[in-house]
Amino acid sequence: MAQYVQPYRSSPEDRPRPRNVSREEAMKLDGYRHACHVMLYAPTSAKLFDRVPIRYIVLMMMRFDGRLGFPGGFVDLRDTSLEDGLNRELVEELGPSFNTLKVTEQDFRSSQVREMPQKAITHFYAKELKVEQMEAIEKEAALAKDHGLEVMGLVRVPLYTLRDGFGGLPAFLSNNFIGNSKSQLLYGLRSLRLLREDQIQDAIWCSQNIQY
Ligand SMILES: O=c1[nH]cnc2c1ncn2[C@@H]1O[C@H](COP(=O)(O)OP(=O)(O)O)[C@@H](O)[C@H]1O
Repeated sequence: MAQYVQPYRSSPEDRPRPRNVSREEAMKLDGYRHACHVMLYAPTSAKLFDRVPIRYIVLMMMRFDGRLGFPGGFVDLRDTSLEDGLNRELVEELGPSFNTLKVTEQDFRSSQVREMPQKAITHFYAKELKVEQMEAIEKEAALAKDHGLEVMGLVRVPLYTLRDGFGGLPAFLSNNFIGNSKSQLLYGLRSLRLLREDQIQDAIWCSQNIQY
């Protein structure tokens, strides 16, 4: 009689964590796929309810699989560079602005290697825009090739925490994120000093300990 074997399901804590590598090291590794994603951000003086500073518009997207992530995708290094491949993905996901408004090597921030579910290296970029450029991208994205297919819509990340202690960034962080995009978001906010370290730590703590 065939025996039922309980499938092995590792808990998130058991799974090997992605590790940071330099861009040079990442480019020398064999047998890994490369994916590039970008955090677009723009400083703003706008205030929510005329009182809560928005500070920065930071763009993520709702993906086809119901998870949040950054615009971008896999890049085939046999026929393109990291940045050309990324810009090509951005044209499909966000629209033709990225034929001219290109993400460049100067916008590169970090690379991480992961072994599961498949061997891949994720390269993270961040690019500062002006509010008007950001608004133009948001309008254009509804007409982009992938809109309503791979991209369900763009979302702005709330960087504030409301008086209830959960609304805003903590609630946003309790969403489901693809791959290491949540750690990329926190790394971006931290390294670009869009938020202070204590604000980031508070938001992470509240996202894990408070639910409304
Ligand atoms: O925002 C992100 N940050 C980091 N990794 C991501 C992000 N979005 C997707 N990924 C990972 O990158 C790889 C490429 O996925 P994606 O859906 O972006 O590209 P594709 O459209 O070329 O398939 C997948 O392994 C996915 O888990």
